[in-house]
Amino acid sequence: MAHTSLSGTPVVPGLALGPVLRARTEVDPDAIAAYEGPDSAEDALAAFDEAVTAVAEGFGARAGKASGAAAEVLTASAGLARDKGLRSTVRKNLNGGEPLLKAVNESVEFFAGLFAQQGGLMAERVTDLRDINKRLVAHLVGEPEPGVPTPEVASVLVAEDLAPSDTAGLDPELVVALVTEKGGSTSHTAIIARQLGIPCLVGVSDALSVAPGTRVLVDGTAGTMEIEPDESDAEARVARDAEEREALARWTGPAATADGVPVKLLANVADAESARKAAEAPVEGVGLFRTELSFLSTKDEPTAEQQADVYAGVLTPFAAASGDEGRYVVVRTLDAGSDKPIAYATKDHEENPALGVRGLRLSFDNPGLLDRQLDGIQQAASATGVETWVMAPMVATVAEAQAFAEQVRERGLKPGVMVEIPSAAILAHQLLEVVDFLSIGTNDLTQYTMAADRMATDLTHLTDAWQPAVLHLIAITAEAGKQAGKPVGVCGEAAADPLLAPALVGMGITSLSMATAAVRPVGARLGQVTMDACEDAAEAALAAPDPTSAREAVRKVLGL
Ligand SMILES: C=C(OP(=O)(O)O)C(=O)O
Repeated sequence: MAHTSLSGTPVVPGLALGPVLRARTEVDPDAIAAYEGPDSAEDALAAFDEAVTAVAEGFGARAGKASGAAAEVLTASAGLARDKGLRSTVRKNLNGGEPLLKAVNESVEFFAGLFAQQGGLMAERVTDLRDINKRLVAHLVGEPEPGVPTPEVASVLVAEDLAPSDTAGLDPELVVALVTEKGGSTSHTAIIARQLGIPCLVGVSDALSVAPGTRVLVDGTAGTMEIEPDESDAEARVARDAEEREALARWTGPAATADGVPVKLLANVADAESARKAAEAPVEGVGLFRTELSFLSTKDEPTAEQQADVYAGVLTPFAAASGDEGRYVVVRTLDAGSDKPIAYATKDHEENPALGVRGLRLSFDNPGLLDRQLDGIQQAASATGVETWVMAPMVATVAEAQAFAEQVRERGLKPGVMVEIPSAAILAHQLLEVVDFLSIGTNDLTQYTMAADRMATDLTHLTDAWQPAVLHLIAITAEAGKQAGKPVGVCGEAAADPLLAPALVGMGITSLSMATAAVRPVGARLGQVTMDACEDAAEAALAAPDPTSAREAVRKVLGL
């Protein structure tokens, strides 16, 4: 073995030790070669239908045993397997004389091509489709479905990439860490690992060169996988880490540095259900309500009144807790387009949708869209009495920010904009002359700064918010906030990183908004470090030439 340690992008912190476990990714090729299939197209379609039922029921059964994101992923896969479009393409291919396995493969590839062309979230579904294909083939040829075998001892699952159905429903007692060669920080693997609370690395090239059964130590903070580490040293490190993680889970807030500088910790929510959960966590409000997620499958634009009902569902849990002074909810207007197509808003057939008419830009030739949404937000705010801030996504110029701010102020609400395009970071001080707050969307800011699709599985070294160029843009924005005396938050995935959080606070960031599950580790970490140490961490991160040395430098400064 050439390496003693491999590295990649850390997505879920924590240490775990165990033997490498490999997912069974392929169906036995001999069984496929020996398969003859039914003679008539009619019988072949019946065999296909039977396989679909078996695969979908398999997903459904596992969804029944899982919860949260895992259950959603499995239910979505069951729906995709039963897709009518897929069936009719298979039928067409069979009627055209193709043998069954070829008809299924070609139909799946046809849809995979369509999804890949759409990019973003749709492209992520290509993995799901191919996973479904393998499972269908396994049923047809009478082989077991591919997937993760149940290990006998706690193991580290290593794979090229994992299908959602592989990761959903994993038992965290038996699979103690996830390592993939591909997959970004927003991949299914990362989302499920976060939910299970198990350390996870993505983008570890050569991970598959480590033989199954080899003992490895995964460090989800440093981003390393040590091969055959010293056992007693590794065990002691894992035990210490487990104690620290337990202490983190007991953190109750509100957040402040060790010397008492307050930092607002807020939640990112998608709907009333996630808002209810967030309101029970130690957060001081919502820093990002992604309104577009409520309308992903809505065909016609909802009226302002219908929208008000949806928004009130998210605001209400924070009204119930209104005794907690200073709680507020930041509603983001529709960030439709690109990876989040909304039937009634998004432009079709754009050459390059990530750089196209998305977010606030949709209102340029359809101003009523924004008007009606702002009316709905205003109605929900006044019905619930919750302090409501409103921000626009994809703002590139000061004029855009100014026009937006006027419309929000007319409705008695507090206006802000997201900083996710480098131009907005560079002009942060001018933006703050026209709006009341800024919120940095590090996911898109990284994508646009590094010119790297945030979903691209081969570019994870670039789609990393620790890239020095991204950190510098965050620092420029935070500094503008300090000078203007106005709040500047971070609401992208970077806010959920307990190592980066102190550096962000040291730059002058005043709030961090994240998935509710990430709040305690971040809050606890901030409580362990002084503001001086945060400032030193910021300086060290900004001076580093690349993400790996930036992480190392911050760890050193913070004594971690
Ligand atoms: C928070 C962000 O927005 P999105 O919903 O696109 O992830 C971001 O880009 O960091």
